[in-house]
Formats: sequence, C-alpha cells, structure tokens
Amino acid sequence: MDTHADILMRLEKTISARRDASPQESYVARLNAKGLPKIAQKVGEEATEAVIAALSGSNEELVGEAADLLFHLLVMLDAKGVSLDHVLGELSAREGLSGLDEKAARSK
Ligand SMILES: N=c1c2ncn([C@@H]3O[C@H](COP(=O)(O)OP(=O)(O)OP(=O)(O)O)[C@@H](O)[C@H]3O)c2ncn1[C@@H]1O[C@H](COP(=O)(O)O)[C@@H](O)[C@H]1O
Repeated sequence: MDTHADILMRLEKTISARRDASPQESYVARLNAKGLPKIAQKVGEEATEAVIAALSGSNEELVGEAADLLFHLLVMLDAKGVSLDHVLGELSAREGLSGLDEKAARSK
C-alpha cells in the first residue's frame, strides 16, 4: 500500500521527468533553466522560511514551509545527479550511531 513516505520517491521521479520540460509549463523546468545557483538560493530561502515558521508561526505554517523545503531540496539533488536513495542510505548508515559517535567518526 502507498504511504505518505512514498511521495518523496514519486516526487523525485516527477522532478527528473520535468527537468527538461517546457519552462512555460513546468516550475521544475523553469528553475532548472535558471541554473544551480537559483535552485540553491531557493533551498536557502525555503529553509529560512521554515525556521521562521518554527520560531514564530503556527504548526500549519511550518508544515507548508517544510513541504516547500523538501520539494526544493529534491530539485537541487536532481540537478546535482544525487539520488534520494543515496541520501537515505547515508541516514540509514547512521542508524544506531549516537551523536557523539558521529562526531568522532567525522573527526577521523
Ligand atoms: N511540490 C511542488 C511544489 N511545491 C512548491 N512549488 C512551487 O514553488 C514555487 C515557490 O513559490 P515562490 O513564491 O517561493 O517562488 P516564485 O515566486 O514562483 O519564484 P522566484 O520568484 O523565487 O524565482 C511556487 O510556484 C509553487 O507552485 C511546487 N511546484 C511543483 N511541485 C511538484 O512538482 C511537480 C511538477 O511540477 P511542474 O514542474 O510545475 O510540472 C508537481 O506535480 C508537484 O508534485
């Protein structure tokens, strides 16, 4: 059965399929046409808006901003050729590591 978690994988496929669509018809294509710096800028803006919502907005606003952030993050990963599976694999590899272990692993 489809769960909400599956939407990220589906959205990744949609974003990849829309990358080279007509910029008139597709927001994903329009962002890609503007280039990686614009995509990265949008991720930064959406992250800031999510932080502002967390600190001074309602949880409903935070949900909207978090969705914008995840969507734009997926557009940036796609533009760099990094798969969501690769990122999820990194998170999976960290399972069971405590924060302290993670810090020690990174300083090696
Ligand atoms: N999830 C989203 C999604 N979330 C947000 N947005 C768009 O992101 C934009 C963000 O709005 P902003 O005001 O921040 O940005 P803007 O003013 O349009 O752009 P700038 O002036 O900042 O350049 C809006 O145009 C939203 O419509 C999205 N656009 C598309 N998707 C998904 O991507 C799929 C493909 O979309 P298209 O590429 O448009 O076909 C869709 O079916 C959706 O599933």
